[in-house]
Amino acid sequence: MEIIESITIKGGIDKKGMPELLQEITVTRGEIIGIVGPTGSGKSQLISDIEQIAQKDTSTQRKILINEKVPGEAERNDPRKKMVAQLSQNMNFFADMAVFDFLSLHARCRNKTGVDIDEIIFLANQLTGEPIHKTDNLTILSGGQTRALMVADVAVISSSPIVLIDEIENAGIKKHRALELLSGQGKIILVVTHDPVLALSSDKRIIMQCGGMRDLIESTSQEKLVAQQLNRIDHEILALREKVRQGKMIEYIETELLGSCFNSACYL
Ligand SMILES: Nc1ncnc2c1ncn2[C@@H]1O[C@H](COP(=O)(O)OP(=O)(O)OP(=O)(O)O)[C@@H](O)[C@H]1O
Repeated sequence: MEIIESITIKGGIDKKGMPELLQEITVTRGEIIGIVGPTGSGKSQLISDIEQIAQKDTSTQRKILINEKVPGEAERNDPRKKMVAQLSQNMNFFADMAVFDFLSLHARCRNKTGVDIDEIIFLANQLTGEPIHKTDNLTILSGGQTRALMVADVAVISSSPIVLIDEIENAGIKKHRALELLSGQGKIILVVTHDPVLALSSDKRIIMQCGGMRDLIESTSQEKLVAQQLNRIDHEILALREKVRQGKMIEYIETELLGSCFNSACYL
């Protein structure tokens, strides 16, 4: 398969039939692009246009180019050439098999020889507070474990160069680390989010309004700093959530951490 260096979204029309204010955006390998905007502003529709590699054949009339060219029929429709992987917090595994067996089977299906399955489970365990064991059955995994395993699976086994993520904020995983893991594999990542940790961690964010792409904002270094601080708070909440789930009592909270975050945020 040709290496995908970039995807280009050519703007179409918004919900009122007016041309989109942002008429073109190109995303390159390793870049993380956030998609933000109020409810109903067209975030999921944009993801859907990319997933379908729309060619002015959806309600938005957008056109998606791959490596600056119109992709052929095979690229759009052949499941073996699947260019786009999608992750959302509602996805679940339905196969009744052990984690190790599933990952081995998926690697074989994707013709990935020499993949270290234990390494994938290790990566997934970096994203979730509850350890995943290779003998665990997929159907007994919690929501957080499921999403963590999907991210590691997409990062290492799936050869799809474009990853679309639709609202994983409540997935119960280390979201920031998940993005790092995916972008580190040279994938193009577009993430729909209402969550400032994810929005400010992205390189740029598309602002949606009334079904159209309104603007493209590049994250500033100050915003990246805020994202790091929010990320630390996020990890703290994840750890607390885990303790509560395990029936433990909470004796203290890292107030110093939270205090320093809020204080330095005041300077901005
Ligand atoms: N440019 C457009 N032209 C026509 N219909 C559109 C356009 N953009 C979005 N829509 C439609 O508007 C509705 C809301 O869009 P969408 O679900 O993408 O919003 P959203 O921002 O993801 O909302 P939420 O945050 O609630 O998930 C959908 O039915 C979608 O198909």
